Amino acid sequence: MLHVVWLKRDLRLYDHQPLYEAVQGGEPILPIYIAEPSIWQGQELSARHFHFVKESLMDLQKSFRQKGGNLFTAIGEIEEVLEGINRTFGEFILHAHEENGTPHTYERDLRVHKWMKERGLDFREYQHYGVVRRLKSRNDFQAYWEQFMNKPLIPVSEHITCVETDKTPDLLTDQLEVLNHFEVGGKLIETGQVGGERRAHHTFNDFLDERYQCYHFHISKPMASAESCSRLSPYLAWGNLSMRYAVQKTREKMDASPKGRKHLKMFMSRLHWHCHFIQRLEDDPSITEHAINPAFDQIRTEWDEEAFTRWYNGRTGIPMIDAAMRALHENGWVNFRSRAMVVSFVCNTLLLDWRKPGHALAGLFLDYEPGIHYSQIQMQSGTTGFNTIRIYNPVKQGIDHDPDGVFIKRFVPELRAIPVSFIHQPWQLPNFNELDYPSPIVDIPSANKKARDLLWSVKQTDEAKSTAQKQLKKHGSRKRKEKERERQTEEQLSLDLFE
Ligand SMILES: Cc1cc2nc3c(=O)[nH]c(=O)nc-3n(C[C@H](O)[C@H](O)[C@H](O)COP(=O)(O)OP(=O)(O)OC[C@H]3O[C@@H](n4cnc5c(N)ncnc54)[C@H](O)[C@@H]3O)c2cc1C
Repeated sequence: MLHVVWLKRDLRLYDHQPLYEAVQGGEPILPIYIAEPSIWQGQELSARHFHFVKESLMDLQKSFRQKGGNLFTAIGEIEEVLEGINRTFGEFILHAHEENGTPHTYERDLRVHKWMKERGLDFREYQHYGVVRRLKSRNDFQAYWEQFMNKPLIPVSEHITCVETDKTPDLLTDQLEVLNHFEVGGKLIETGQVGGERRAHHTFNDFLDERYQCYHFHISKPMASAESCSRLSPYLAWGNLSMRYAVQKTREKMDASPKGRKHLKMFMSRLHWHCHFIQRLEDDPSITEHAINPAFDQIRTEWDEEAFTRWYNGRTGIPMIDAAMRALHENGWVNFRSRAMVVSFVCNTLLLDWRKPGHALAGLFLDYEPGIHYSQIQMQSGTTGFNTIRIYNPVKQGIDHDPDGVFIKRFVPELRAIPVSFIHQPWQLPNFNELDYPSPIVDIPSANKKARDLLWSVKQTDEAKSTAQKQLKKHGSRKRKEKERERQTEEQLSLDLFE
C-alpha cells in the first residue's frame, strides 16, 4: 500500500516520525508539500514565510535525491491532491505531524480526517513538539514534555524509495519551481535568515560551539543579541530542526561544558517555554482572536488608523520603536525585549487593540509561530490579567540597552549624524525641525501613566480577578517554587514572561 507523507511545518528529514513510519512500510513512498491557497492567503502568513518555505523545500529536495528519493509539490487544496492520489493509487495511508497551529489549520486538519474516514482511509498523525493534543490537565504537561524530549531521536533511512515521477497524478510535480507561481501577499525580507535543514544545523552548531557564551549577557541588547542568541526561531517554526534535537543537543553540551552552564540553562528554559506557550494555543485556539481575559477589552475601544500606520512603518518619532519596526521589515527578526517593547508601545502607550498589531507582526516575524506569538501579544498588552503589567518606556530601554545608539543609527538613517546625547530623544535637539524625522507621536510619560491607570483599574475588578484565576489554572506554568526562585536570580525578567 502507498504511504503518503504530508509535510507542513516540519520541513526536514532528521527526527521526522511520519517519514520514518512511511519508509517502514517497505513500499515506495510519496512525500508531498502542498501550497494551499486557503492557508496562505489569510491575514498573517506572508511572502517572506513562503520564501523561507521554498528555500527549505529546495534543500529537502536535495537531501531526498541524495538518498534516492524525491519530493513532490502542488498548488491547490489538500483535498484535491488527496483525491488525485486516491484516483491514481487507490488505497493509501497518510502520515503527518500534528500541527499545533491556528483554528484555521486545525479545522483544515479536521476536514482531512473526515475526508479520509469517509473513504475508509487511514490518516496517522504524530506528535510534533512537546505539546499534547487533548491534554486533560496542565498539571501533567511537564511530565509529558520530558517524556517526549527523552525519546531517542529518529534516524533517517539510508535509502528512501519514492514513487516514480511519471506515475504520480498530474497535479503533483517534482519541479519545485512551480511554487514561484504561488502568490502570497506581504514583503520579502531584504537581508536575514535562509531556510533549510542544512542552514538550521549550521546555525545551531555555531551557537553551541561558540556564540552561546554571551547568551545571558547580551539577550536584551538589540544589536549584540542578533549574534549571541541562537537564531533558531525560524528553523524551529518551520520545522527545519526538531525541538527534541535542540533539547537533547543542548543537554549534551551542558554536561560537557560546566563553565557555560548558566547561559545554556537560560537557553534551555526558552526551549521549554516554546512548548509551554504552544500548549496554551492547543488548549484554547480562540486566543488568536479573543482576549484571554475579556474584561480588558473594555479599555481599547477607539481605533486610530494613522497611529497604527505610523507605528507599523517605524515613523512614530520614538527612535527605539522606529528602529525595531524597521529592523523587522528589513530582516524579520528582533530580540525578545524589542518585540515586547513594540507591542507594549502600540497596545499600551498608544492604547490600540492588540488584534490588528498582532496580525501585522505575525506577517513580519520570519519565525511566526502562532502559539508563542498570540500568548506573547496578549501578555505584553496586558490582556491575560495574570501577568505583571509591563509598560515600557522606549527612551529608557534605549539608554539601558543601546546606550550609543548603534541599533538606532543602523535602522534609522535620518538620525545617523546627530550627537549620541540626543539619540534617544532627538526632539530635544535645538535644530530638530531641520531633520527629516517626525515629532514624537505621544508624550511617553503621560501616555504610559494613562495606560497604567486604566489597566490597573480593570485588573482590580472582581470580574478580571476571577477570570485571571481561572485562566491561570488552565494555562499557567506548574514549575516548582524553588525552580522559579532559581530562575529569578538568573534573570529577573523570566518570571513575568513565563507565568
Ligand atoms: C510579542 C512577541 C511575539 C513573539 N512571537 C514569536 C513567534 O512568533 N515565534 C517565535 O519563535 N518566538 C516569538 N517570540 C519569542 C522570542 O522573542 C523569540 O523566540 C526569540 O526572540 C527568537 O530568537 P532566538 O531563536 O535567537 O531565541 P533564543 O533566545 O535563542 O531562544 C531559543 C528558542 O526558544 C524559543 N523561545 C525563545 N524565547 C521564547 C519566549 N519568550 N517564549 C516562547 N518561546 C521562546 C524560540 O523557539 C527560540 O528560537 C515572541 C516574543 C514576543 C514578545
